[in-house]
Amino acid sequence: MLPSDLRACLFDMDGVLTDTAAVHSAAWKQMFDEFLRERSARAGEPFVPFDPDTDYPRYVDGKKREDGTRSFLASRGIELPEGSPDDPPDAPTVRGLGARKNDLVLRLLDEKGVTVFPDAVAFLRAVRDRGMRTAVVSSSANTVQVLQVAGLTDLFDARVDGVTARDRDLPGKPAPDMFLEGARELGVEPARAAVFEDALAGVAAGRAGDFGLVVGVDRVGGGHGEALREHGADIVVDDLGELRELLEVR
Ligand SMILES: O=P(O)(O)OC[C@H]1O[C@@H](O)[C@H](O)[C@@H](O)[C@@H]1O
Repeated sequence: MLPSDLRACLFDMDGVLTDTAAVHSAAWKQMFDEFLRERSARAGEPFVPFDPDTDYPRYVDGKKREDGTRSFLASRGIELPEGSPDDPPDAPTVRGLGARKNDLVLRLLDEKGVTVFPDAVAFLRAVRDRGMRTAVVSSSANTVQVLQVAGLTDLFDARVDGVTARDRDLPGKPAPDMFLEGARELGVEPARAAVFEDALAGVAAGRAGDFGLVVGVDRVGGGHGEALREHGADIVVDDLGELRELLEVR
């Protein structure tokens, strides 16, 4: 499969199109640290904080909110009841912790706004000018709002996000289902679509879906590019502009 056979591009959002991965990471840290601190005080055990450099990419990044919550808790040997989707932020459940984290994300987005990566917008416009179809495939249930604030909504022919996944009962990344749904909505075979991802769970999803090209986007450095390759990226770039020639996009 040559890149010139590609007909569509499927983009993750947080950390690929918008500088919101850092917002999520900060919110996860604050929520988990509060939870862990209380728990260790009660048990009389040492408090080991959430590490944004290792815990975030390994257990949380790119996954649906409840999957990330469960996955990090499991790494600490903690199992909480699932709870229900409308659990309040103080409920000691997976859904309650997720609600607590989401309140923090919304507050941070409100305070800081959303920064768009200029290389991503230029690349999106270039592939669309070339006639390629585009979709955003994000685990975030806040995708619609973030795209709107960022002014990116009109650059996509399809959207599969945390809300879609919930409504259609799609397993989250690293399962390939959300990307496969995006390709299906665009009417393009996975082999003729490229996936753009900054998360380990995301490149693994692209690989599991047998997409024509899986592009790892490394905006953080420090060995993340190597990890993206190990989890399934065909190539890794730190700026989407590097790809314009490869994809014959002028
Ligand atoms: O909590 P939300 O907005 O539904 O987002 C879920 C996840 O969405 C992903 O895009 C992010 O990489 C994760 O960090 C985030 O936790």
